[in-house]
Amino acid sequence: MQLQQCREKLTKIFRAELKKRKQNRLDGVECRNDLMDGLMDIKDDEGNQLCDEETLDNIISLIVGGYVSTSLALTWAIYFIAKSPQVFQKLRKKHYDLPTFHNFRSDRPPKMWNMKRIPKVWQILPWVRYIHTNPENYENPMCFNPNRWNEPARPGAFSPFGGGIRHCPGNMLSRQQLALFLHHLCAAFKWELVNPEAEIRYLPHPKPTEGAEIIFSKF
Ligand code: HEM
Repeated sequence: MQLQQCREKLTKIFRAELKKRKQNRLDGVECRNDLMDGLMDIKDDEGNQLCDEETLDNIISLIVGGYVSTSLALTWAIYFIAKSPQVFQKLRKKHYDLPTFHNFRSDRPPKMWNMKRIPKVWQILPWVRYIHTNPENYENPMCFNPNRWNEPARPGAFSPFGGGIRHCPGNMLSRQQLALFLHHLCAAFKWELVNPEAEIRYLPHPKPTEGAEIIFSKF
């Protein structure tokens, strides 16, 4: 119910903006060239364009897909860095070239799981956590060890953004956001967990059960 209300609230905001943009176009006001303008302009091979509902749905799915995922990834990164002083010191000392969109664009897409023929009637649920926590893929998989990424993961053993044609379209954006945020956070702040032993609640997304209350202080 709350979700439905949030959706309606968001749709109302973007519907008003869409109406304004359409009027701006009629009045010859310059486009902003952002996501909404892009969706308003997009055409398929036959020249068909998105209707208003499709434009709004696309914007809302990007907001929904991009909000909890990146914020939770950040929560866990901050949580585990707080518990690993040596990782924190390494992040502060090491000089990194800050990622740019261009750096990430040049990354190769991940190689997906091996192709297998699946009977038509089967329903498939890929269990990505199993792949990521399988000791056959990673030594001591439950240990927070960023050094393991000094070597690329085995093909098919790392799929946080899914794969194939439904591969997460926000993956480059979120990786850039995470890297920039963590870089600036480590450079300027130190932090301490209020409840370092919080249990994990896995569904619908893995979260610390008690939240992750943290005290930040400036260097
Ligand atoms: C750490 C951050 C993120 C993670 C771990 C993540 C993970 C995923 C995964 C596993 C999928 C399903 C892929 C599949 O079905 O194979 C997905 C889909 C999707 N993600 Fe992300 N995502 C993240 C950030 C974002 C961001 C920032 C956006 C948008 C700005 C976004 C938008 C979407 C959308 C729209 C889909 C559906 C794609 C489709 O069905 O074609 N995600 N994401």
